[in-house]
Amino acid sequence: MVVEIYFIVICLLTLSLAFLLTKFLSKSKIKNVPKGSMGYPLIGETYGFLKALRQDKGSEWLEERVAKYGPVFKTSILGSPTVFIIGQQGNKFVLGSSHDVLSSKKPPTLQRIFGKQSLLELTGSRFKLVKGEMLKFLKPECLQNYVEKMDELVKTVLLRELKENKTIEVVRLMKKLTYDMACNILFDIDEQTREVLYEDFILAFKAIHSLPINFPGTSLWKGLKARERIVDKILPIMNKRREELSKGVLSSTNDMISCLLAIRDENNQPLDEEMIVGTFIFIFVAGHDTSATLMTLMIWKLSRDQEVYNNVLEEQMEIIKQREGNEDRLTWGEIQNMKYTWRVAQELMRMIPPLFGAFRKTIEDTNYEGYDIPKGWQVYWASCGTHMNKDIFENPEKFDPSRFENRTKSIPPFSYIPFGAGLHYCIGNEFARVQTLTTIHNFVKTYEWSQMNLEETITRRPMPYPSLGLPIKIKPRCNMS
Ligand code: HEM
Repeated sequence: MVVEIYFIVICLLTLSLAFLLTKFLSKSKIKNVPKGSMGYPLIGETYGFLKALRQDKGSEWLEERVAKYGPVFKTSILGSPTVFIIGQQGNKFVLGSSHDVLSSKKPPTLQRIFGKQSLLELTGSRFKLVKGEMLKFLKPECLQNYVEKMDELVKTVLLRELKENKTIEVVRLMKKLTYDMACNILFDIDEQTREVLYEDFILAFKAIHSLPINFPGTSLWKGLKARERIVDKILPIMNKRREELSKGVLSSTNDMISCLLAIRDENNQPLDEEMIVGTFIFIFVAGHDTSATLMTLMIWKLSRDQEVYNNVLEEQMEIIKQREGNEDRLTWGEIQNMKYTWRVAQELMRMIPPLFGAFRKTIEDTNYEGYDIPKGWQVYWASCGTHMNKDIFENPEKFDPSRFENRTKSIPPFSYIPFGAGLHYCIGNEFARVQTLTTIHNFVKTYEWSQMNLEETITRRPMPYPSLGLPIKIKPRCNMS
């Protein structure tokens, strides 16, 4: 008898639950979630996606799914349901949406390394205030003043390499160069502190792309320890600059730390110390691997494409020839004249964008083109969806820098997006251009070189680098004194 009563109660409970669920779903606005496969439990399609990126076949991975499900499809990546939105209109929606619709979503390791507060965590007017002030520091009018310093730095490093080595690993060299440029030009950090912090920054960079496991000995654990040491070193520098700013000995345009320290909100309050430290580390990370990737890819391309190499060499030598007097000093005007060299960089970023794409997260249930995307889901934009689209870039597989030369048919908005677009558009794009052109100018001027492994392919982990670090043999250019 008791068993029968239990059975009836369970049946009634199950029925009422089913009734409530049906009622809830029929009321829910989530009716038309995009098609797609969620892959295996927990891991979803993460492994396949990362494997494709490693083999530099990310765009094929996407194309396969677009062909099957259309340009808006669902999957599961890094443990979260994700909608990929591909194409120009999709880019416009993802990159152009406000923080009320889509928020920035970065891997948890990134947040641990930046700290609880950074530009990454800001929204609304505060985000605009901080980003706007940092942008002032990176606008072309300001960058003009750094060309000489940057040129000196690159020259010194390249000549030292030439003195000490017959072979160099380009990836290592470019990573160190972009680090030195950030320390020297963006943050005005002295050489001694810069060298002490280098190993710690390497550990912090590594932790960002590691598994989110904080256990003694793991990459994240080492990265967090390195972060503590970076903060210990940076706090006294911040205190000194704060004092100098208040005395008027230093101005907010001296460097990015001073710029962040000088910001005042609508109540005339400065930013929290944690926010300044977090943003400082964020800028280092955002501007490090991205620029180093582009500079490496330039050398990789020049090593294996004689025609492109000859054209770049000709442009750079012409710039040197046009210089008045014996001055061996790069100028802002000369940087503006490196038009072909920059088109090569633009074309490389079209075919191999340093950032494959990025995540956002829905704040509310959202609708795009008739598809429902539930609250809390990840949304991913990918540049190859438009960069390799034949309707936007004719013959997209062909390396053709002339696409960026006086285009009669201009590139539609949200189609060429190596630096992103919209709210989170890269603030370092001009800085990256000056860095890249200064480096390539000095590289071709200083060295003759040959690639040691012609078979070396590009692998994305997650940045696209030559798989062996691009070792090259170098010797001084014949006409160097
Ligand atoms: C070739 C070099 C670079 C490439 C390809 C690149 C690419 C990008 C992309 C695609 C985004 C947008 C990410 C998103 O939408 O989620 C971005 C954002 C950003 N970049 Fe760059 N970047 C480069 C260099 C730099 C440099 C040198 C700096 C610093 C000086 C920098 C600082 C930033 C910052 C702070 C953001 C975040 C802006 C925001 O969230 O509003 N980048 N970058």
